[in-house]
Amino acid sequence: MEFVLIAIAIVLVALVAGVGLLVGRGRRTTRLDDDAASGTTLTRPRPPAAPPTAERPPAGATASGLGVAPAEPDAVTPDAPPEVELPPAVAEPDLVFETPPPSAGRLVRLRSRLARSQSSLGRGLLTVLARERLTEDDWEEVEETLLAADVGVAATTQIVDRLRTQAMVLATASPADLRALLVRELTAVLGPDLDRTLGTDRREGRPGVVLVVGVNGAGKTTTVGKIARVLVGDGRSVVLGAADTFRAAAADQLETWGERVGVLTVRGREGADPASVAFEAVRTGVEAEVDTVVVDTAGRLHTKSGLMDELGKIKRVVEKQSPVTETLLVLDATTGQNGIVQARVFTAAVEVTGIVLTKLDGTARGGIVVSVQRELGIPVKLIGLGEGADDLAPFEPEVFAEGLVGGAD
Ligand SMILES: Nc1nc2c(ncn2[C@@H]2O[C@H](COP(=O)(O)OP(=O)(O)OP(=O)(O)O)[C@@H](O)[C@H]2O)c(=O)[nH]1
Repeated sequence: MEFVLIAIAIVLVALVAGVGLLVGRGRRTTRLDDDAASGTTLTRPRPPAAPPTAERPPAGATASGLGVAPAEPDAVTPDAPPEVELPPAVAEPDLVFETPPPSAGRLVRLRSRLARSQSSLGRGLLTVLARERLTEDDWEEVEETLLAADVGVAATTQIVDRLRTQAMVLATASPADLRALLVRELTAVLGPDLDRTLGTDRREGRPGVVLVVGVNGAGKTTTVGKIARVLVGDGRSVVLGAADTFRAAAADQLETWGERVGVLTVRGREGADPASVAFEAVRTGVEAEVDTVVVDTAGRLHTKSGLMDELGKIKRVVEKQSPVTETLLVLDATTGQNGIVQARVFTAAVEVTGIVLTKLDGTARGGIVVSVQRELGIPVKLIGLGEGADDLAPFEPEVFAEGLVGGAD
């Protein structure tokens, strides 16, 4: 009889412990969801990037988008009874992440997209330079062609002066030689020695943080998505931060980019403090030990001081967690000199370390790369050459010059 009573007591204790554990999980999930209603949410964690021992952000983070409950990193502790079996995870048969191609060599693949610049700049110059004897009118035409392509006055003068000293060579050059010479001169004004390395590596045991700034409409959110693909394609682990909280659609857009390659996105509610979203994104990245956190910021700001305050605050709070290793300014190449004026507002607000020029496929003014770099004194690191997911390429001066001159493909 005693044995029976002891056996019943053991079974009861085991049952209470098991039920308690399951209810605990349920409570945690409920609390997360409640908190998420007023705070920050994490969307679609990539299985390998899910934080193994992460603490939840106090704002209340949750995972959504996969239709499954979020991972509960703190549900299993070393003290938990090992014999209690939790329900098995449900497999997601349709869940297939894309594997983007590595970024190396992308510009070679995409340089034909510079066709509009090529026909007005490259072909224009080759036609004039191929003339037997170059007159003053011809040199003026060379100058006008370069200026019309937004190369800028200083670089135009440099190119024309150098070409003039090679007039004898030009007179006898074959079309192939002429082309090579022009590529060389254009490459020289594109800053071939500038350091264009993207600061995305972990530093001091923490993720690299890339802040992406720029006016709305320049292609900023799209670029953040494309950068995530570049990084994933190059074998990096990534977390995205949707700190452009002015427009809910921007966060949705970013989430979609993240979902496609299995990258986790941290977002806030519309109108939430962008700095707090950036903070949560970086904290998530630190806990998950990812390589890089990429943060999209808002560019729809009315005053320069507002912009300075906001970007300054984002940088300050982010750096409580991890150093900002790269600040990229996204500029729309089709806006020409206006883009440079806008850029100055951002460079005054935050220390920009690299430029991303988007929409170079849509302009005949590919020379804008030269003037942007010269006028801002910041290297162009990435260029956008289309709306496709992998149409963002690391900038390589010589390959770009070849694209402008044409005839290499
Ligand atoms: N042709 C072309 N279109 C691009 C390129 N980059 C971005 N776009 C397009 O530009 C448009 C604006 O891009 P977004 O990323 O929404 O711009 P944004 O700066 O984030 O603006 P908000 O979303 O309002 O913050 C989209 O239709 C993009 O597809 C590019 O390199 N080439």
